[in-house]
Amino acid sequence: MEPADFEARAAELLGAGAHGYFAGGAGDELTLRDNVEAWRRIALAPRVLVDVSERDTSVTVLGRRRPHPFVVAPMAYQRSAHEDAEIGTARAAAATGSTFVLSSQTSTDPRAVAAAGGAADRWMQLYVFRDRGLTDDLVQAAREGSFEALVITVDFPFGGWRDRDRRSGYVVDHAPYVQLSGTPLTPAERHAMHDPTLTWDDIAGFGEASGLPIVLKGVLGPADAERAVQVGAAGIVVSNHGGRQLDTVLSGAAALPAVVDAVAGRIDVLVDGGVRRGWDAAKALALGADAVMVGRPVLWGLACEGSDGARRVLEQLVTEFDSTLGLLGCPRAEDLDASYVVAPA
Ligand SMILES: Cc1cc2nc3c(=O)[nH]c(=O)nc-3n(C[C@H](O)[C@H](O)[C@H](O)COP(=O)(O)O)c2cc1C
Ligand SMILES: CCCCC(=O)C(=O)O
Repeated sequence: MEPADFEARAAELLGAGAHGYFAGGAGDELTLRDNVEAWRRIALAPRVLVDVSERDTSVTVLGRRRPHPFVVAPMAYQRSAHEDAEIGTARAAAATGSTFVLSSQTSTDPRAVAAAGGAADRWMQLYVFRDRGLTDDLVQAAREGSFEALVITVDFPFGGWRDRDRRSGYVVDHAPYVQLSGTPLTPAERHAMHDPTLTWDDIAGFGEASGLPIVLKGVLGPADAERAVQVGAAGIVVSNHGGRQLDTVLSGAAALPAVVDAVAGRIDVLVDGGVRRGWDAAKALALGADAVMVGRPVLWGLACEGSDGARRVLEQLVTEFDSTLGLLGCPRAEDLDASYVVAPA
């Protein structure tokens, strides 16, 4: 099976509830679809007669050189996709030099993920729960497990209006690491764990408590990007949460240029949502992103072939990205700029 076939095959392999949870978005799923389409609408503008015999796909994010710009997005409940779960995905990331982000809603103890991942790059995604004991434990696990950064997700005061989950009532079919009651959680219970009182005033405290750089995930506008700089974040992820929170919000691709302008190089900018091909990542970097997160494609690989499938998805993205640099006449990823893309009129 080719990685391109994983999405359709995962739909057959997974139960309807789990598949709807993984694949679905908020409302009419307009933003979910637009996330993919927005990258496709941006045209690449190549240069010719450039020596592209050697290419350099590496980028610098949070002060560290990384072999390519792909970061595995935090995704909850990976055991519902495959028994390899988060350890499988973390190993796939390590094998491909991708930074791995562990969801707060992990199915696997973060300390076990850290032990399995060895020296590979990993970040901890933090949800601030009403239960601060759970939240503090995740921060502690991040410190103990050599996680390099805390990715605080800021677009989830509570869960979005997700028709697929409302219809299926999907109850996660394993015990996630954080849970309130020891019993499986319905969508409404899961969504209500989050602390909707979280504000900008709370962010710096997490940096102090953890001693880790903070990345704010879920920023879509320049004013919030400026505030992220002011509260001391080391980076932001321009993201609409894979179209899962508020339907009809703008795509990461559309939001990126204004955010990059506002940030003006002071902190790192990542983007996610709908990145499906290596050339999508090249477009993101051309528009000023330092790296991209990839979500569902990795899950489909995991669902079909466990850790190997997730690794094959990442390998293909990296290969496509490398080939894009060559065919675009821009052999160094860090030289990508707006002259290599034409945005839709
Ligand atoms: C099944 C699923 C679970 C997710 N869980 C989390 C999560 O726990 N924390 C988080 O910050 N984002 C979560 N996200 C959002 C992703 O990190 C990411 O923003 C999004 O999936 C990127 O879009 P893509 O799937 O189109 O690549 C989840 C996304 C999916 C599809
Ligand atoms: C309450 C589950 C949080 C996981 C998540 O972020 C998502 O499903 O989008």
